[in-house]
Amino acid sequence: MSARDLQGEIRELRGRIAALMDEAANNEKLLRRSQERELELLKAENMSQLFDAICKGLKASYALESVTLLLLDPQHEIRHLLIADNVKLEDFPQVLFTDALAGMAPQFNSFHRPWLGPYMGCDHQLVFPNVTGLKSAALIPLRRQDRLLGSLNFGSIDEKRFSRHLATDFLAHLGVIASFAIENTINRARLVRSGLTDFLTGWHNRRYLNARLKEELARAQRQGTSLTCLVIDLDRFKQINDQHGHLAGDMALREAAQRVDAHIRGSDAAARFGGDEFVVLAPAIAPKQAACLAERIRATVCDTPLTLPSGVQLNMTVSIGVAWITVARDEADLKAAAERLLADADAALYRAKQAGRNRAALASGEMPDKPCG
Ligand SMILES: Nc1nc2c(ncn2[C@@H]2O[C@H](COP(=O)(O)OP(=O)(O)OP(=O)(O)O)[C@@H](O)[C@H]2O)c(=O)[nH]1
Repeated sequence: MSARDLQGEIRELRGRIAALMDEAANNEKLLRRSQERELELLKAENMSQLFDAICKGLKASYALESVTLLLLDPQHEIRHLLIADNVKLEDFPQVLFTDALAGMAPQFNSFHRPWLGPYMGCDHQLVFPNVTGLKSAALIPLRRQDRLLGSLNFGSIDEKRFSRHLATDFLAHLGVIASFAIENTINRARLVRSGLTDFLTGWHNRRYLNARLKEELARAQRQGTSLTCLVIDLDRFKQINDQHGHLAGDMALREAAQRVDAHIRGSDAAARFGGDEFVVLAPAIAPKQAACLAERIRATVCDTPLTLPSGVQLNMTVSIGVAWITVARDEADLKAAAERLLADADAALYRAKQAGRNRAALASGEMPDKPCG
C-alpha cells in the first residue's frame, strides 16, 4: 500500500471516527434531554403540573405536532379531584378522559407495548381530537401493576417519525415513568381529599357506609331487629353525560342526591357508593315500609325534570334494589352479613333494571302495586 493510499485510509477513518463521535454526542444529548424530561414528570407536585409537563413539555422537547394524554376514568374520580383542586378541565384540552379505552382506537384492544405506525384519521381521531395533518403516531400504554391507566399519545407530521419497525424501548420506558408520575399525583390528590365525605354531593362516601354498615348490623343483632338496604342507581346516566356533558351529569347527581335526601330519616345512613349509585340503610323498618320508601324515592327523582343551565329539561329516573337482613344472635361474621345484604340489594337492583328501569325491586317477594297506599 502506497503512502498516499495509507493517508487516504487514515483520512477516511478519521472521518468515520468524527461521525461516530458526533452520533455519540447526539445520543448523549438526546438521553440527557429525555432524562431531564422524565425528571420534570417525576417532580410534578400536582396533576396540573404533570399535565403541563406531559402535554406541553414532551411536545416541545420532542418537537411533536401533538401530545395527548388519555386517562381511564370510569368513576369520574380524576375529574372530580381536578375540579376540587380548582383545575379547569378546559385548560387542558390535550388531556382526555374515557370510561373505556376500547373504542377509542383499534390498537387499544390489546395494548401491552407501544404501538407505532401511520396516523389513520378513522382510527386515531378520537385520540388526537382537533388536530390535522398528522402522518404518524405512537400510542404508549400507561400501566401500573397490571392496571391500565390510559395511554400517552404522540402525533407527528413526519410520516417516518413513528414507523412500525422502530425500536419501542425508549417509549416504553417513558410510559413507565409517566404512569408512575400519574399514579403518584392522583394518590396525592386522593390523600388530601380522603375523608368520609363525597365532595360532589356532600353525602358520605363508601368508606363511611362500610363502617356504618357494620355498626348498624351489630345494633340490629343486639336489638333483634332487621336492617334494610336500598341501592339506588340512576338510569341510563351514561347517556346524560354523553348527550349533555360531564358537568350536566354532575348536576344530575347532585340533584338526585338532594331529592333522595329529603326522604331519609336522621336514623338512616346514606352514602354515595360510587359513580351514579347511592345506598341508604334504614334500621328497623318492615318490608312494606321499605317498599314504600323506595317508591317515594323513585317518584321524587322522576316527578320533576331537572333544568340544566342550557335550558334543557332533563328527565331523570332511578332504579332501586331493596334487601333486608336479620342477623342471628350467634352470627359472628358481620362482615359476611354486610356483604350478603349488599349483594342481595344489588341483585334486586339488577332485576329492577332488567324489568325496564324507573322501578324498585325487592330481594324477596314482589313489590306491592301500591306500596304506600
Ligand atoms: N358526570 C359524572 N359521571 C359519572 C360520575 N361517576 C360515574 N359517572 C359515569 O356514570 C356512568 C354510569 O353508567 P352505568 O352505571 O354503567 O350505566 P347507566 O348509563 O347508568 O345505565 P344503567 O345503570 O344500566 O341504567 C358512567 O358513564 C360513568 O362514567 C360522576 O361523578 N360524574
